[in-house]
Amino acid sequence: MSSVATSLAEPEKLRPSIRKPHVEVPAGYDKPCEFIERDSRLGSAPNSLTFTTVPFNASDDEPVTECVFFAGSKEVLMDLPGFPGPMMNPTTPVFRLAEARDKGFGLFSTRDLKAGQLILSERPLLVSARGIPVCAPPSFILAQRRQHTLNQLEKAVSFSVNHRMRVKDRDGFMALKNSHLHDGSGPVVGIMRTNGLSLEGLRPGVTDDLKSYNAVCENISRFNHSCSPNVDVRFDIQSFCYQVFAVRDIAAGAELTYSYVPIDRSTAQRNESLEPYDFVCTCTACQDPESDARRASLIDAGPPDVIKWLSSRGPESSNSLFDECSRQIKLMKREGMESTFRYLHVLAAGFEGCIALGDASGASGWAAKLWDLLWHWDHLPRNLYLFLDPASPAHRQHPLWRKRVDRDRTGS
Ligand SMILES: C[S@@+](CC[C@H](N)C(=O)[O-])C[C@H]1O[C@@H](n2cnc3c(N)ncnc32)[C@H](O)[C@@H]1O
Repeated sequence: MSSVATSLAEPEKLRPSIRKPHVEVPAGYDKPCEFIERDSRLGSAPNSLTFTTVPFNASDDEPVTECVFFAGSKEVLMDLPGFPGPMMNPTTPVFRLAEARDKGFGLFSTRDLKAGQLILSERPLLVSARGIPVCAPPSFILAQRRQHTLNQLEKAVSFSVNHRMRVKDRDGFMALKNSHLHDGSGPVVGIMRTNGLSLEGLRPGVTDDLKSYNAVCENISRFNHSCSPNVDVRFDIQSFCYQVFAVRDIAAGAELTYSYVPIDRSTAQRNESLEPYDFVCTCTACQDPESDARRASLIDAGPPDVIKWLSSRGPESSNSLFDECSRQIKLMKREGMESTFRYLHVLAAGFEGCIALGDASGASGWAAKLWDLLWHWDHLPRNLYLFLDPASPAHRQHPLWRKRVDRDRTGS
């Protein structure tokens, strides 16, 4: 499919809220977008939104993504050697779509799943800028600027959905939930804002989350939220797919959930962040009056400090690191927080502690736990797999090897 470009100025910020009513925008500023057909082999048009289909030369039976890109993003993909790489998927599906009572639809496991197991990979239906640059006269009040931006965004994204997307994909997209029915969002932007996953890394040098992209998927966008999620989602740029993994063992038939908001905050804070999705969370953590105190105690304690522990003295303090790791792991498992970086930090502390004690088999045990949760992450320590075998020389070559034992022995 060809690429299309339309010209731009600076983007308006669109903080999500469903409580902002539609505002009338004076006529005359609603400039029709002009879409210029471009050869799909060409990169972005300067100062323009680029409408393109990824992969750039997909066959008819290959999943594709319609993209509304800022200049530069298409080049990020064009510059990836071997792009797109193959999609990974379980040989038979391990989830199904079904009604999830008052939540609408949701996804459910069809078999027992192990922590770290791949549940699905999916190329998004749409990847779009979440706010686009518009020109508005100084006479516009803030609400009018916001509405004008939403109107222009609707035009751009619906061009992608209604005129470029494959019919089957468009049907899947338009069947998704829309919780932005009364905030000035058009129907396509409403669906995008309800179902969009944040997609970073396609705009070199841009760190502002609001200037990243929104990605909408046919299946992954059906995951309901939980503050104790049992899956995690990551984007694999090489295959241009989201990948979903179990973060703990999951029983057949259980609902698969991920978290729409950071889960190490209080119940009230989490529910405030969930406001754009138009529901109040009633998950186990939100209903447990003790949950906030448990989560707060983890935040207050911070992850176990291996460096501090290394400089402490005496055999009696040897166990203090592992006691703290066990305490925090117990709390996090109780709270269902295995998807957090905090949980990975604790596993890493246990691993390093064993290395510092010269305990290769203990270190391998922690490495295996980390491996389950990390093997799909880009920032996985490249050599972690070497530590899975207690007999591997990697343990002895680790810079912390026996550091704590030697300190206790020599007193230095
Ligand atoms: C991304 S969609 C998830 C799939 C959606 N349930 C469906 O039927 O397509 C987000 C919407 O699902 C519903 N939802 C998600 N998690 C929920 C939860 N924990 N409790 C109630 N509703 C939830 C809300 O209506 C929310 O706006």
